[in-house]
Amino acid sequence: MTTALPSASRDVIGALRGRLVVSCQAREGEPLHGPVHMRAMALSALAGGAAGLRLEGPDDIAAVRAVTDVPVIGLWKVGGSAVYITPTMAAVHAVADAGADIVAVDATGRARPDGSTLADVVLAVHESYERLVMADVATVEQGLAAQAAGVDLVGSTLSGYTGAGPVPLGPDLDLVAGLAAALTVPVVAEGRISSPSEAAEALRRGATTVVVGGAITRPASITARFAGALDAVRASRPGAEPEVAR
Ligand SMILES: CC(=O)N[C@H](C=O)[C@@H](O)[C@H](O)[C@H](O)COP(=O)(O)O
Repeated sequence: MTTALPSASRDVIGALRGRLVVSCQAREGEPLHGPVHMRAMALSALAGGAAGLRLEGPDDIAAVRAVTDVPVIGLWKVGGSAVYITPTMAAVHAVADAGADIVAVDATGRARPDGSTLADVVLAVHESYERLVMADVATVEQGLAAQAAGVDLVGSTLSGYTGAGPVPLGPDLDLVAGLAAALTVPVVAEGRISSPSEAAEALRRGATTVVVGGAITRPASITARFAGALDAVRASRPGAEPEVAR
């Protein structure tokens, strides 16, 4: 069942321009997993001034769609492939049917498990739903290819997650600036933005909107940062006990 207002009737990108989107996601096995918790998290983010939400999975999207009309970027992490962000046409339809205004998909150019292309995604989302497509990329070249395929927004979401090396600590603001310089479609800064000053810098470097996830909505990781800071002080004290695994 489609519960969203059709995007065609309102200016979704205009509503996000220069403003914050909060990504509310909790994996299976995490204490906050599930639509009841994610709806509460989303409402908390809106109470704090978020202009939009990024939500994972049809259940969470539908639960939040039922309580707010703010723009929702939806995705579905499904399947066992390296391409896991809304990787099939079935997932695209499920996300749109659940009420997302913007359907986010992997747009790294890697093969989608069902053989569909980014152009197929764009056609389905535009023609069948009159909604928008966000391309999650890792490079400027991927952003240019996604723009050529007809997407409506391009995000830096997958920078640092497609290579063999470790995931960098900070956000890829150089990619944000590179995308903003190269593309005509709006650029979304997303991925490892962990402070208000980094979010503001992303905007200064050309992002149209900024998505922040874990730094706001993952209490376990936030707690670990604080606990780790105290651990470091304790470990530096003379006569400190060796750290035990927790
Ligand atoms: C790479 C990938 O799968 N990113 C996902 C995309 O939806 C989410 O796991 C991230 O939380 C989201 O992009 C926001 O980023 P951060 O939580 O770093 O602010």
